Amino acid sequence: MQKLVEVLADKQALIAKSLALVLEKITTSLDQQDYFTIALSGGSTPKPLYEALSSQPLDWSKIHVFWGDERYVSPDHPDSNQRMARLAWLDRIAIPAANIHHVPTDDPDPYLAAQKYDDHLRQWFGVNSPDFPVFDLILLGMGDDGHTASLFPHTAALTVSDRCITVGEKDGNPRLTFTVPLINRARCVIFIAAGESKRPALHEIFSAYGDSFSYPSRLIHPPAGELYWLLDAAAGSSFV
Ligand SMILES: O=C1O[C@H](COP(=O)(O)O)[C@@H](O)[C@H](O)[C@H]1O
Repeated sequence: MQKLVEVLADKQALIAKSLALVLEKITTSLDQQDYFTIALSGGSTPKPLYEALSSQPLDWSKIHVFWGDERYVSPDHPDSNQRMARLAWLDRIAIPAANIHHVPTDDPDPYLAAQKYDDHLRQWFGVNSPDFPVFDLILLGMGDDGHTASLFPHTAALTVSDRCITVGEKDGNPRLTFTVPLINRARCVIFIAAGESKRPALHEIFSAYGDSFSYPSRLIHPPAGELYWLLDAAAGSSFV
């Protein structure tokens, strides 16, 4: 694993760096293969990145978009991660509908929905269990509590090792999330985190002896892939 931590002066510089890195990964991959697979993070941090991506002159027909986690709400709910990405980016570009792989949230049973998305990933990538699909790029955020995707501290989702998708839980509400082994299979994982409120969790995540069950972002270390931590100074000035 190649791990790289970079601290940018402010949020604007963080987004500019994230955009440059995502574009580099897309263009380098598309020189060698016919399509590029990217899994998106939700929350507030990546929104300006998605807005910036919407004006890039890319061949969107070659890019397939997935989500690393989703709140268990309808696609038009203000909390929906796919809604945010759609409004900021995907609705503004000429991307074929078939290239957008929404997380299903319409089944009353989130476990059935998790199985549906799991089946979709396995079918689309042509990968059977016990192997896992390999994403070209997974974008991740990190919550103030150290969670990433919807892998929250001290939840059963952290230990799921035989599935691509499982049900996470936040304040008693279900969410669908990529599992740790699926994320760790990626060719490249980029964490993007900003703001002073992330500092205490980052301290635990970067410490040599932290507790991964309390700070789930520690579990992400793709053995054969690249791992980037892009931080703004407010979040990360003391870590490099
Ligand atoms: O709930 C979530 O939170 C994290 C972090 O979000 P942020 O608002 O602090 O940027 C995000 O990465 C995850 O995808 C999302 O569902």
